[in-house]
Amino acid sequence: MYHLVKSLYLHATSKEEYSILLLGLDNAGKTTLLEQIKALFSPHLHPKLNTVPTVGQNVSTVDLPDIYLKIWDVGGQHSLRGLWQSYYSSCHAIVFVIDSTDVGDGDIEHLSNAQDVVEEQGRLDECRLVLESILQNGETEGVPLLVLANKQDREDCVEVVRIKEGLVRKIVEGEKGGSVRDSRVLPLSALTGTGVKEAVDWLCSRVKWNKEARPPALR
Ligand SMILES: Nc1nc2c(ncn2[C@@H]2O[C@H](COP(=O)(O)OP(=O)(O)OP(=O)(O)O)[C@@H](O)[C@H]2O)c(=O)[nH]1
Ligand SMILES: [Mg+2]
Repeated sequence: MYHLVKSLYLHATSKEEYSILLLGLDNAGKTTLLEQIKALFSPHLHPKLNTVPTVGQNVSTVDLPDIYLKIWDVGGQHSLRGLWQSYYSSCHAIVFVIDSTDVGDGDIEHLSNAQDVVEEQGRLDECRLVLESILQNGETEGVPLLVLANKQDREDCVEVVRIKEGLVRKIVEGEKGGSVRDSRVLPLSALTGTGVKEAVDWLCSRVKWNKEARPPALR
């Protein structure tokens, strides 16, 4: 009886908390995005946009009307990527942030071994390898994936549709069991804030849809 009353009380007074993991190469814009998400839901807060490379992690909990989002922003430098997998089993969604000005034409089919072509392709191949390794890890199986084509405010950016068709679709479709993962590619300018709300809306709906597979914490 005590346990029943306690669980009813907890349900009446608690909110579900979902963990969101921000990943991507260094300089992609993860910390800038976290600052904008925090500012979007705390209007008195000014986003700190003069970021420095993250060594370790930043974490913030955003209080939405119906749920909490606990957002983990981890450093993207090569030497820090080994730490990412320790977050996989407890996250409810993964956001992969891409610098759309540093992926050449955005199509992995155009990757070649010729050095001049490699240089023109920016960090496209690095992006592909890193995203593939995230999706191939068994602990991320079935976890919703949001890919954000960031820095869309810059004139030299690759359009979101090219990143979607040339990079993300090819990786997600090539994934073992990829069809069971919910995924989406959206445009973003973390610097100006354009696209932040749409990204958060998508995440909220997908973590709730996937809650039987990955139940939230109650707080
Ligand atoms: N023009 C433009 N610049 C951006 C945007 N988002 C981030 N930046 C810039 O890109 C640089 C890196 O941004 P961060 O948010 O620190 O990148 P990060 O992904 O957290 O990098 P690590 O912590 O090293 O993994 C900064 O100079 C940002 O101002 C954007 O949407 N547009
Ligand atoms: Mg950072």
